[in-house]
Amino acid sequence: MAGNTLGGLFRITTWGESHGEAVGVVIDGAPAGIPFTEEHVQAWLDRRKPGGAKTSTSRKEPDRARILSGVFEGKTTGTPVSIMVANKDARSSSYADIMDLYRPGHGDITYDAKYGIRDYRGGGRASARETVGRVAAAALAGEILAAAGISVRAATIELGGVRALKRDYGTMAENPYLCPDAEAAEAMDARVDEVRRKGDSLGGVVEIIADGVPAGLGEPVFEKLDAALAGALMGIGAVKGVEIGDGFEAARLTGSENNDPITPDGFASNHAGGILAGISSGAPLVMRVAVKPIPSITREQETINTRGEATTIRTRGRHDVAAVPRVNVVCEAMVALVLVDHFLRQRAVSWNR
Ligand SMILES: Cc1cc2nc3c(=O)[nH]c(=O)nc-3n(C[C@H](O)[C@H](O)[C@H](O)COP(=O)(O)O)c2cc1C
Ligand SMILES: C=C(O[C@@H]1CC(C(=O)O)=C[C@@H](OP(=O)(O)O)[C@H]1O)C(=O)O
Repeated sequence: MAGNTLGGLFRITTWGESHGEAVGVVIDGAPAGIPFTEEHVQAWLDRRKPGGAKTSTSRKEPDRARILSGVFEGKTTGTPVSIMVANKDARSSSYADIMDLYRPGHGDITYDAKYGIRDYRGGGRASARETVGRVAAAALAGEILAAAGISVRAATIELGGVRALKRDYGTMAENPYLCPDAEAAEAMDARVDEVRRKGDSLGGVVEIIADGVPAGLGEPVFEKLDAALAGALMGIGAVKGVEIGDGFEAARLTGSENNDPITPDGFASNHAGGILAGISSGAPLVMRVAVKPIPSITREQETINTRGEATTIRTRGRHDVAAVPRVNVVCEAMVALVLVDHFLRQRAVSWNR
């Protein structure tokens, strides 16, 4: 496998580069008869596209979805669904002055090491522009999950070291950072201003919760649900850490503190984050991802050119100051794609569920 594919039964392959003609996805294995239109895709893409919070890149992409195959009269036909989004505002000339320099923190140097050839215009496949395809596919996954009563949501719980202390999910959409703590969102805004003025960037933490996940999803042993989710989330650019449930904090607890007591009414707590032995327990799935600061910054940094000579770089172009909160819907997408795959697999595994 060339690494552009995710999933077993519900399988996606994304394609395209940030400064190529278009980006998109082919979805294979979606059941026939699911109501699905370009409007469904657009609702997801609009949450990912540049704009919104002041952390966002100023690149202006309308991100209009076109479904090219696999849908007839508003329903999936069971054949591959192909979705395309044209790149409209690449402006490749802004990369001309750094074409033979490696940006610290980005994939320029490793792509060259691997392939020996690199399209220097934009981030190529390593650009978050590629996530258009994943998010478009999640629109279809989301329709299947919604019909099964499963929902996924992501919240910004930390940005630039500012932590959300509250989880008022009702207020989340009222601030551009998608933070469930209005006071923290204001502090995040001030932190973004401060760092942006210095030509620098920020990282953050996103919490993802999946509700309504039935017990029984996940495959022994290498495709444990937690392994699949961690792999999918780690597959997002700039994600450097994934936690399930209490994650690293669990290592500091005793067994009696960490075990979730089982009662006739269900689990009394959820330190496990909804997964036991790689199989969903019926409790909500709780995940957190650590997102590193955006590598392309205007501050001067040490680097080398493609001949290995020492030099310095300032990356101009149009870049996000933080991947948060645009990455939030990408996290939701990755979780939805893993869940729909395991949901469909489970229907083949057990007649009893
Ligand atoms: C939503 C999102 C937006 C991003 N925007 C930018 C950006 O504008 N400029 C940039 O240099 N990196 C950006 N990144 C990060 C790079 O894509 C990422 O750092 C790069 O692919 C290298 O991969 P790694 O950080 O996983 O090692 C973004 C990532 C995400 C998820
Ligand atoms: C255009 C988008 O974000 C881009 C993500 C990105 C990166 O390196 O990840 C770098 C910038 O684009 P380029 O590839 O032109 O350098 C961002 O503008 C998008 O997400 O749609």
